[in-house]
Amino acid sequence: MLHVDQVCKSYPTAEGLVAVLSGVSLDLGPGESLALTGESGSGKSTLLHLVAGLDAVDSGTITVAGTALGGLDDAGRAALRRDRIGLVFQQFNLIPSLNVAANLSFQARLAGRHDRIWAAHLTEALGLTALVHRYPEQLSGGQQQRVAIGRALAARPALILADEPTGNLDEATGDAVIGLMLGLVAEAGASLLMVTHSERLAARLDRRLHLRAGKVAP
Ligand SMILES: Nc1ncnc2c1ncn2[C@@H]1O[C@H](COP(=O)(O)OP(=O)(O)OP(=O)(O)O)[C@@H](O)[C@H]1O
Repeated sequence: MLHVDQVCKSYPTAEGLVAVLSGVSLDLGPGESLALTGESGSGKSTLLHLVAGLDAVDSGTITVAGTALGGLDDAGRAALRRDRIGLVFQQFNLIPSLNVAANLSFQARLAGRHDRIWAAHLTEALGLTALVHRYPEQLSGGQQQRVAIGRALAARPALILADEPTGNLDEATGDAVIGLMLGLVAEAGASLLMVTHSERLAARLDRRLHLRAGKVAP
């Protein structure tokens, strides 16, 4: 489902080019979940952005659901992201002017993959039924993140990418949100790549990959 092969990425800084990822490889099968851990600055978010096609590799290849990102232009990467990838970020990133129901189905509608029954199931499973007419500013952080998880899954993507999805939540809320996400990711048959600082949360996923200074730790 996801193949990352020998990916390298550097950024220009005032001190010159700084290597952030140096030959990172990983494989994620259908329905598999992988926790990406590592110290601050080890390159976790950079790798997630590259897999999402939000940035381009310097060298190496990334293949998502059989499509090599390197062969796509910006529009092609945006289309792949819209149709095959669900993103969950620490900051929720809901659209303030849309209510819960519209936020949840927004990406799936854009992709032409809106499924009323699946959206209703996600809404119910995420405990959002009583909140569908509310707007993001009227929700708690945990509620907002549950909407963001529903949005990420609504188009039935092959791959979910989550960057510190519970980073803005207290521990109990975060644990509950992760439990809901893992259950629904499994139900959707999606693969999950999740960046986390939490050993506890990492242990709930199938496998773990630890990055150290831009390389996979042995
Ligand atoms: N656009 C950019 N330009 C320059 N340097 C960048 C850029 N993006 C990331 N970096 C640098 O790359 C390194 C890795 O950043 P990254 O955000 O991937 O780390 P991380 O492991 O996700 O860290 P954290 O756990 O703190 O979020 C850092 O030193 C960061 O400053």
